[in-house]
Parts: sequence; structure tokens; C-alpha cells
Amino acid sequence: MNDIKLALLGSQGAGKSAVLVRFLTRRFIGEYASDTNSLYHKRLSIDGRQLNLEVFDPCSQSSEARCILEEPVDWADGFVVVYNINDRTSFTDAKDILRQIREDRVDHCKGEMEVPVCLVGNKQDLCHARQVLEDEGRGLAQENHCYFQEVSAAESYQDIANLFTQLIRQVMEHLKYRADRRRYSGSKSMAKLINNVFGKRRKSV
Ligand SMILES: Nc1nc2c(ncn2[C@@H]2O[C@H](COP(=O)(O)OP(=O)(O)OP(=O)(O)O)[C@@H](O)[C@H]2O)c(=O)[nH]1
Repeated sequence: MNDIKLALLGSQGAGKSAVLVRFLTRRFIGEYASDTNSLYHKRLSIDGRQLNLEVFDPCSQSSEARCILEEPVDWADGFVVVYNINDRTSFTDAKDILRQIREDRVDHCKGEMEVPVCLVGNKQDLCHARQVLEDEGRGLAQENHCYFQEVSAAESYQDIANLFTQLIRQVMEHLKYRADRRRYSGSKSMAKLINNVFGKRRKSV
């Protein structure tokens, strides 16, 4: 069984918990405790593969985006970055978060494939009060090579289910790529070791 770890990031009130709970339970619950970190578990099957999903929903992060969190960035295999389309500040925070994820991952995983991230513009049902155009969200996602979707946690399950499914597929590919890379560099160093030991020995015989 594959273990997949995701983290939800975004500014306070963007709707992180609402998006996640909609995915996990198909329901919209109006209010959530926002003063604790939560770790959700779910078993699911995607493309015939059984998965053990863990999702970290950290408690509110300040709007200065001092937010993020060394821990989830190291811990998670993929990220869902949520902003509120009616709140430009939350979009600016999302930009900062995407930049921080990229910088952190570049530092830690030189030469590795980029970590899968999904950018989510939430509260689409309130689009009469929109402050962030859909094209701006799409543009930001393109700059950061990530999947993008506007959703309404209040009104719709399907878009949210699709985006989590897409992200989880990308994470599975990413984990496979990392495992293959490790195996390849492991076998290369093993070949080098064998060559060093036996190659030298053969010479002296
Ligand atoms: N109209 C509407 N309201 C939403 C939607 N999603 C969330 N909300 C509301 O927005 C508020 C904040 O939602 P949360 O899910 O608690 O947001 P959060 O990002 O987890 O917030 P923190 O835990 O404080 O960081 C709540 O009152 C939700 O009911 C949505 O799609 N549409």
C-alpha cells in the first residue's frame, strides 16, 4: 500500500479545512476549529491502487505568509495551496507560499523533479465579490508549473475530488521517479564499489 502525504497551505479563512473536508466526506461544514493543527487519514483507491492518504491541515497562518512551516515542506509529498478568490491578500499569500515551496525544495532536492502542487481558488460561489480573476490564478499556476482549479467548497464536490485525484496521481509518479533515481544511483555506486574492489584485485593477481 502506498503512503501519500499532502499538506494544505494558505492564509487564514481561505477555506483550507472546508476544501479538505469536502474531499474527505463529500460534505460542507460551515465552521471548523482553526486553532489546532489537524492530521487527517483516509484509505482510498485510485487507478486500482490502494493508498493510505495523510493530509496535514495546519492551524491558521498569518497573512504575512511568515507561515510556512518548515515541517510540512519537508514532510509532504505534495501540496494544496488555497486562496479565496474574494480576497486579494490571500492570493498574494499563495504566491509567497508557492515561492517558498519552490525555494525550499530546490535547496533540499537538487536536480529532482519538482514537487507536485495544486493551486486552488476557493469560494467560487461568491464570485460577485471576486477580487482575483480566474486568469490570474491560472497564470500563477503556469509560472509555478502546477495544476489549477477554481472551486466552491460550499457548493461542489466534483471539482475538489478531481483536483485531489490529479494531485495524488502526480505524487505517485513523483515518488516512483524518486525511488527509481535512488535505485539507479544505488546500483551505480554499487558497480563503482565492485569495480574498485575487484578491479584492483584482478590487477594484482
Ligand atoms: N461561501 C463560501 N464560504 C466558504 C467556502 N469555503 C469555506 N467557506 C467559509 O469560510 C470560512 C473559513 O473556512 P475554513 O475552511 O475554516 O478556512 P481555513 O483556511 O481552514 O481557515 P483557518 O483554519 O482559520 O486557517 C468558514 O466560515 C467557511 O464556512 C466556500 O467555498 N464558499
